[in-house]
Amino acid sequence: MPIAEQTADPRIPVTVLTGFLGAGKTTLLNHLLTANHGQKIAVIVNEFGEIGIDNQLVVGADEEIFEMNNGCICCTVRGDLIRILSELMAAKQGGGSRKKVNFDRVLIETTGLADPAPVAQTFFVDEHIADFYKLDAIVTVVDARHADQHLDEGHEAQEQVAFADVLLVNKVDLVSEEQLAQLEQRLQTMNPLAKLYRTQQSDIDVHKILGINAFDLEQKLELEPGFLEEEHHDHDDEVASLFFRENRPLDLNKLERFLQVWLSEHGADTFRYKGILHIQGVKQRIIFQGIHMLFASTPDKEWKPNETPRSEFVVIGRNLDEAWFRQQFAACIAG
Ligand SMILES: Nc1nc2c(ncn2[C@@H]2O[C@H](COP(=O)(O)OP(=O)(O)OP(=O)(O)O)[C@@H](O)[C@H]2O)c(=O)[nH]1
Repeated sequence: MPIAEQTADPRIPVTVLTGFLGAGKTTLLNHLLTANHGQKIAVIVNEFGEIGIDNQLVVGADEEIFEMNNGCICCTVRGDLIRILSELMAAKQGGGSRKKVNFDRVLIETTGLADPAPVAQTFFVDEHIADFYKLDAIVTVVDARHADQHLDEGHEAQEQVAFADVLLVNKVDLVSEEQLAQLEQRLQTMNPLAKLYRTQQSDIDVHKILGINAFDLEQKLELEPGFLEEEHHDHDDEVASLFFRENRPLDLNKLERFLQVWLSEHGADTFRYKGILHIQGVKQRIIFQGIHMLFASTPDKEWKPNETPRSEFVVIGRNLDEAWFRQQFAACIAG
């Protein structure tokens, strides 16, 4: 079945695959490339210490594969990523000395140690890139067997969970139902925005991964049902989420001041935030989201007469000072 893009946006969608070392990213990539979706996919792979085919186009079956091997994608390589994306763009447009290459979407497989933030930010910061590509989703593969250990030990694993739009809990064959349920709860507490699926051999319907528009500002905020109602275990994870809900309208000026302080003082610790705002005097819902200091808000459709206007948003971050956030947010209520 073809992948239906959910918007009329003509830009090329990009999916970022991340996940713990050995979690099943390459298995997922192969699955996505061989699934019957009728699309041509350009692949950018970032491997540590492997001999790459730098700056050369390798024509596979239906895919174009670029390899980046001069370091970790998140530190030194953002420039490289921009370069490769620009080259792909030129190739699609038939520019430069390169032969014309056609593709419908891009998949980026990051190393197991990569922080996905700089990768995601590339699509917002670089205008040239943002005009041609749009980030579709960040997909994080989690090794069900080793997840607890990875999460206890490493910042990277926690950040990969924090940034995910989709979490694939893979290798379900290696753990019990009870272990799975516990892990899922831990993941959901860290990131209630992500859609969570269980997989074996990263086997999943491609439509749950590609063309899901998770970064679309118009997309409605979807939280896992029951997230607010459930009791969550405290794992003492540094990465956690805060959920805000308020029926009273917010004062735009106060909110802007709050955001200024938030982003300058806590931007580094807030990985993802996303939600809908009800602003005093504004008929439309305001959708907003951000990554660290990068933040965007857009007016959406008007509140319907049968809807209760309200603000609802989630902040996912490290060592969040809940009392501070709640106090600052409360001060934004109009009146
Ligand atoms: N038992 C089991 N093994 C799996 C499953 N999915 C993948 N594997 C195996 O796990 C190993 C690692 O899978 P990869 O897809 O290479 O993982 P990766 O995330 O790309 O690994 P790195 O690139 O090293 O980070 C391979 O031997 C896979 O066959 C699963 O659901 N169950």
